[in-house]
Amino acid sequence: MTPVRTVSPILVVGTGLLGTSVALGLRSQGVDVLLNDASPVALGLAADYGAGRIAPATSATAAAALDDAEANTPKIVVVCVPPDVAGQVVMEQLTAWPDAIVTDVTSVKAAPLDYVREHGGDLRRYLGSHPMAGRETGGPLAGRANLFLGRPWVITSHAETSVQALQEIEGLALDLGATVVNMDAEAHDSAVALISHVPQLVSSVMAAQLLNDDAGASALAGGGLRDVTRIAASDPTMWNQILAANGPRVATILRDVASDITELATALEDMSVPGARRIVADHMIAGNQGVARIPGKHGISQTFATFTVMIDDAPGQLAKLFSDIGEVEVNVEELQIEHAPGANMGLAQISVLPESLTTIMDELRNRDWKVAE
Ligand SMILES: NC(=O)c1ccc[n+]([C@@H]2O[C@H](COP(=O)([O-])OP(=O)(O)OC[C@H]3O[C@@H](n4cnc5c(N)ncnc54)[C@H](O)[C@@H]3O)[C@@H](O)[C@H]2O)c1
Ligand SMILES: O=C(O)C(=O)C[C@]1(C(=O)O)C=C[C@@H](O)C=C1
Repeated sequence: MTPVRTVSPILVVGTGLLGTSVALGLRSQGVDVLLNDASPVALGLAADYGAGRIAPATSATAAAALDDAEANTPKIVVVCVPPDVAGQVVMEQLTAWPDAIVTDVTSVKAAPLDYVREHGGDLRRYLGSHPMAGRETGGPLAGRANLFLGRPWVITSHAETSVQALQEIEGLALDLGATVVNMDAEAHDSAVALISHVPQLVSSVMAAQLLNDDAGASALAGGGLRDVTRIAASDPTMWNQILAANGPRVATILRDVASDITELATALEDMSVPGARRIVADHMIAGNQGVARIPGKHGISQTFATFTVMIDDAPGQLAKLFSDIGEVEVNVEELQIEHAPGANMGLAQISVLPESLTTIMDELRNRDWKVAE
């Protein structure tokens, strides 16, 4: 087992989706986790589901009065509360635990940092961060120990960041299986406007169009609509707080989206107008190029070749497929499995390095697998 970097105990404040996920992930590594939440129900549920133990003390002074003071004095505090109270809760925790490193996982990073700076918090001990992983549902029951596995975890260093704070928060992110990305708070907020905040609104606006569906078209929904609208189920109150802290950046990109959509609608109104087809095609080509920028396992410089294997819906088929792939000594980079409704078979979409594509497809065909590019 890999040695654990995070030193026990740590304290999670806010035991909703993010806090419970952090706590469960660290518990699974054997870290002692203390829990705290303004809601006794969220706190009790997180503890009941194995996320840690309810903190017996909420300050170093109170912990010092306990028999086992050291076991109840956190080395790191992870603040996982809604954005509108994040700065304030970070300040409270910095004051309550004068020897602890404090981080928060809020989806925006400039606002909490500004708050702590304005209120005279100890910036050597506060270092904001943001795991780029989440779900459309909140609360402790949505928490998952493996939520952060393989996902970027942004750490927003600033001028006063101490080496110790940086190392400890990097260690925590790595213990949760995330990959660490360092950037400053402003650069982070610009990045998430593009890759998280605008996509959320575009998804919401598209899903809202379904309210005009009087003919029951929604019942026919396939993968396309589902992919575009999954995050439309997100919590409007939480998102209102996120967007409020990043409004102007989000607005700029949203206007670009609106302008592209208006151009498309104009072209589509009469496709016989010379140039109209090209406008539609150019937007789609730009989309192809944009989607190719979303990193796979090895980042944007590495693209994979993908092929599909048909597998019988029977026990052991997937194991046999992987054993055959293993014998050919080709590494599987990504895998997706789709079950074909109404048919007794599944489709395994397998990504490999482009130079291995022909070999693996030929070898699998030789072993009687039905393979398509
Ligand atoms: N949901 C996501 O996908 C996601 C992903 C990455 C980061 N984040 C960030 O993580 C944070 C938490 O989000 P979540 O989805 O876990 O929310 P959540 O609603 O599931 O949980 C928030 C918890 O904070 C508690 N809380 C509220 N005010 C508090 C206070 N003053 N003191 C102590 N506890 C308090 C609530 O009772 C609740 O249990 C947010 O800042 C969000 O921006 C969310
Ligand atoms: O629901 C998901 O899948 C998410 O990962 C949500 C998502 C994102 O946009 O990537 C949403 C907001 C958070 O700040 C981080 C993650």
